[in-house]
Amino acid sequence: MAAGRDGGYRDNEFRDREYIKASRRREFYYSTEESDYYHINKHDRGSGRSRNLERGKERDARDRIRVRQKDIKEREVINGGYRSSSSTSNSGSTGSGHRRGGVSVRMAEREPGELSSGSGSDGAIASESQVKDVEVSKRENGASSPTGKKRKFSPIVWDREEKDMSILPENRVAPTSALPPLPTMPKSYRQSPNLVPEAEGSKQVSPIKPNGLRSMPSSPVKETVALGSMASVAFDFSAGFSSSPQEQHWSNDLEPGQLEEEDFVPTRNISASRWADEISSLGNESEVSDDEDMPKRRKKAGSVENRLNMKTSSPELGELTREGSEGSRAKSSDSDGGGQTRLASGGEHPENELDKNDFVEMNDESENSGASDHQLDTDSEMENDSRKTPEPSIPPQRNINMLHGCRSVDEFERLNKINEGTYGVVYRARDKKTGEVVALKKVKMEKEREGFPLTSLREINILLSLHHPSIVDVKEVVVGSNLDSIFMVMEYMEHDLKGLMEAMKQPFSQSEVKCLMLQLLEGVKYLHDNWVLHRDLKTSNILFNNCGELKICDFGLSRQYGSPLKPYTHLVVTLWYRAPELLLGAKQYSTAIDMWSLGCIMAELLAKEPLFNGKTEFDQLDKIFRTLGTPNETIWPGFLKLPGVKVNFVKHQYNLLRKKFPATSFTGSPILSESGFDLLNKLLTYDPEKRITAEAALNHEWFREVPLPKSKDFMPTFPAQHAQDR
Ligand SMILES: Nc1ncnc2c1ncn2[C@@H]1O[C@H](COP(=O)(O)OP(=O)(O)OP(=O)(O)O)[C@@H](O)[C@H]1O
Repeated sequence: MAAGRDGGYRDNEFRDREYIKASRRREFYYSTEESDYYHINKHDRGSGRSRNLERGKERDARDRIRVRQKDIKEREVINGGYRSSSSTSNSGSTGSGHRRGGVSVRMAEREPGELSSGSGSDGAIASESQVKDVEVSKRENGASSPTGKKRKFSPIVWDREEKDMSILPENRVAPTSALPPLPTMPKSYRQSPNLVPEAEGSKQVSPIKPNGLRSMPSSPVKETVALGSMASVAFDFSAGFSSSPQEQHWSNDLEPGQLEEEDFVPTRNISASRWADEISSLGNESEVSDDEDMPKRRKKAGSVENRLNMKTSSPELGELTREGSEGSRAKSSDSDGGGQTRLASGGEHPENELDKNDFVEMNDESENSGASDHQLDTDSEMENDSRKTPEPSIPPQRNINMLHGCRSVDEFERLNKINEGTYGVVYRARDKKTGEVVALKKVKMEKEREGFPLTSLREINILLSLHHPSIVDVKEVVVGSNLDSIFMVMEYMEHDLKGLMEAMKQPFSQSEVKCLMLQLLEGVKYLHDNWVLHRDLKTSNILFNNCGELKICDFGLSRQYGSPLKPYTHLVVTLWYRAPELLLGAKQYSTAIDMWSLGCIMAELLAKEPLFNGKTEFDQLDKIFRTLGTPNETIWPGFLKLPGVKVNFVKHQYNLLRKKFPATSFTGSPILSESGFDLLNKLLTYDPEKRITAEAALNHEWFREVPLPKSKDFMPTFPAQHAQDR
């Protein structure tokens, strides 16, 4: 992914790019010290499974879901819809949120491509800023920011003890009081039946995400049922593939009350997709096996093939079918014309995938590649233990229901290997049908004896649920020639920030960093608003394309939170970006861990080098303390109780961060204004309770002072690392 500013980029290197052909392209150049120049384009881019709950409990749960659904509807009315953050982001990209009112902008302080200068005339600047002023003041007043009405505090991930307590009947707490407000439902879930044909019509047009808008019927009863079903999909996705009883925690450990809390997943198209239906049924198959049948289930879980071959016996799906709701419709439409857009010829017949093609080679290649387990990929010891359990190998079966709904990877032409991470190999490929260039992430299956990797299931599940301009889009899931191979089809991005910075000679300018940070914060705010912790934010997981767009990827460690799940490992987040509470072994953590990572990323973008590059956890803490001062009970109440504090750290008295990021510099240190430093300090606040939230960070003064954030359209472009890419 590496690319460089120093590569002597020439305009014609990019001429053949499709987006450069866009009719409304604008270009301008500016020189760097090294006489390199950046090519800056203006692009126009449209751009139950619950464990066999007794019937009484089930009814109980549904009643609660109904109550909550009502609650959600009320909130929707108040908040005006789910997609607000996207729209905020979109507008942010063109400058919303960057108030100029009261700021006297001197031309000398502007950087090329600053949002303010994008219009090209002062008059235009003035009018643009007026619009922005209105938008910003609306946002600040909470008028136009539905998400602004959401929780103010990050709920913490509950600890083991709390979880145990929570499942005792006497400790069961009404979720509405125990938890912060839930996110609003996507509008797509609120469509009335008469909208369905339209949505299905649109499905025909778009082969991708064909079912994305067809999920929810509108009558309260159906909606409730569907919600329950949708929720179960989200759970079952993991549980259905879990390799051990312990791993099926979302299923087997759930009480109805918990179900009510956890099931609220703003799933976009999983619920309606065939893939999802079958996954859902997998979960319910597990449910049918239930506790007394653990050995059998473990055996079933022994291979992906067996898991994928389970029959549909989902109570939820059954309900959907009886009621004639979307679940059944989704299925039937897949089997008739509607599904054809997604099911390419031959793609639905796994047998056909045995044909020799590029991807056979690809599979072999990637399957031989080892994974460096630099991170714990599960959340509890239980999961780890279960992975050690030897599983009987079961011969593959070719008749796999679930995969009928997925296209074959044969329908993509392999272009080149982009990168290889811990959990997957990423390829650049072209959709033979549409010609679209995509990224294919092949799920590593080295733990296949225990079944489909949980991390990948989480990633697919979460990514399919999310939709935001700053989150990488997973278009669909396709299967390889070997039925163990599963690929995520993602939008292709030319770079990741790590590779990009390694190749750049100069760090990003302040206005470029502001542009990147705004997009990043929008994405993280969206995640947190939707109860997702990323847990592995780092520069290599932040993608960047030549349209100036930034997107967060790699959700393998991400988690939905806010409910009493099981104890979460503190061994998440790559060391350099890991929050001090995690390094010190905190058992409870929250969205603040992602915010710390963002602080490290902001500093790295400014300095073009990692802020704290520790080699071990101790070294990492030492580096943090040396720079920010050693924390104490006064600045971080509860600090002394953290397990890791038993270690004697040298007491550093002072915060030396400002020395690394001075207001003015003659030594080449990255400069940072007073307010920029304030934001950085707030992101790198020790006490997670006091650490700034994504929402507050988005409204920080730094983004409104000069130099203003550069518009995406004026962000520099970089040649891709791979020759084939050009
Ligand atoms: N959609 C995409 N477009 C282009 N490149 C991508 C895309 N997704 C991922 N990559 C590249 O592949 C690399 C690995 O991807 P990813 O982080 O998702 O895999 P992983 O196995 O989960 O990695 P990790 O070891 O960081 O956990 C990324 O750092 C990035 O360079």
